[in-house]
Amino acid sequence: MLKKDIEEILISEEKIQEKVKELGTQLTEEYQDKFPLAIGILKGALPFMSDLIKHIDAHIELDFMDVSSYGNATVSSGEVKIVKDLNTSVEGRDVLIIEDIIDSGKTLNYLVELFKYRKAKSIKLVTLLDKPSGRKVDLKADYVGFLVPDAFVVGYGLDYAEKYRNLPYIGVLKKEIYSF
Ligand SMILES: O=P(O)(O)OC[C@H]1O[C@H](OP(=O)(O)OP(=O)(O)O)[C@H](O)[C@@H]1O
Ligand code: HPA
Ligand SMILES: [Mg+2]
Repeated sequence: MLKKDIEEILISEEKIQEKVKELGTQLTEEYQDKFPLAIGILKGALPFMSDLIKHIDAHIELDFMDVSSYGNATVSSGEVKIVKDLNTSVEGRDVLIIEDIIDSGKTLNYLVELFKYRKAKSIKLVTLLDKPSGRKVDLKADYVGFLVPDAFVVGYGLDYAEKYRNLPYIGVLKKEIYSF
């Protein structure tokens, strides 16, 4: 049972699914007459992306980038490592970056600068979660699902040391799991 490691469920499976539909409707409008490249940032964005795209009623192309800066820690190393780059060129494309969480903002800041350098036509950010208290660089998403408090959250793609990504809800991990 994974639930025994969870202090508190912050966002239930139902609330997540409701919000994902809402975001999908907004993105349907945004991209009605365009053909954006929707880029999922692995691994965390996988469940959110998979659910979200089913609610975008417009043509979209998918690609993935695997970047990592947390490793097994609960604070960002500050160094964004590209584990896998895109297969598609972003030059001249409308880009939609799909993320699970913005915390320090360093990951997205790095990616936005990279896609600007690679000459994307437009760049929009959608994130399921935003943790404003963690912010180290000035960065705002265009579409945000939920604000989360200053706690290390897991589930629905978010991990601690590669675990808990498969929980269907967002929860706060018990302190004893990561402080020893
Ligand atoms: O705003 P930041 O402080 O940069 O944090 C957010 C990023 O950190 C997590 O990724 P992580 O590096 O843990 O890789 P993962 O998605 O494979 O877990 C998360 O999925 C975001 O990409
Ligand atoms: N939980 C899991 N992964 C994360 C978090 C978090 O709160 N912030 C940045 N990456
Ligand atoms: Mg992680």
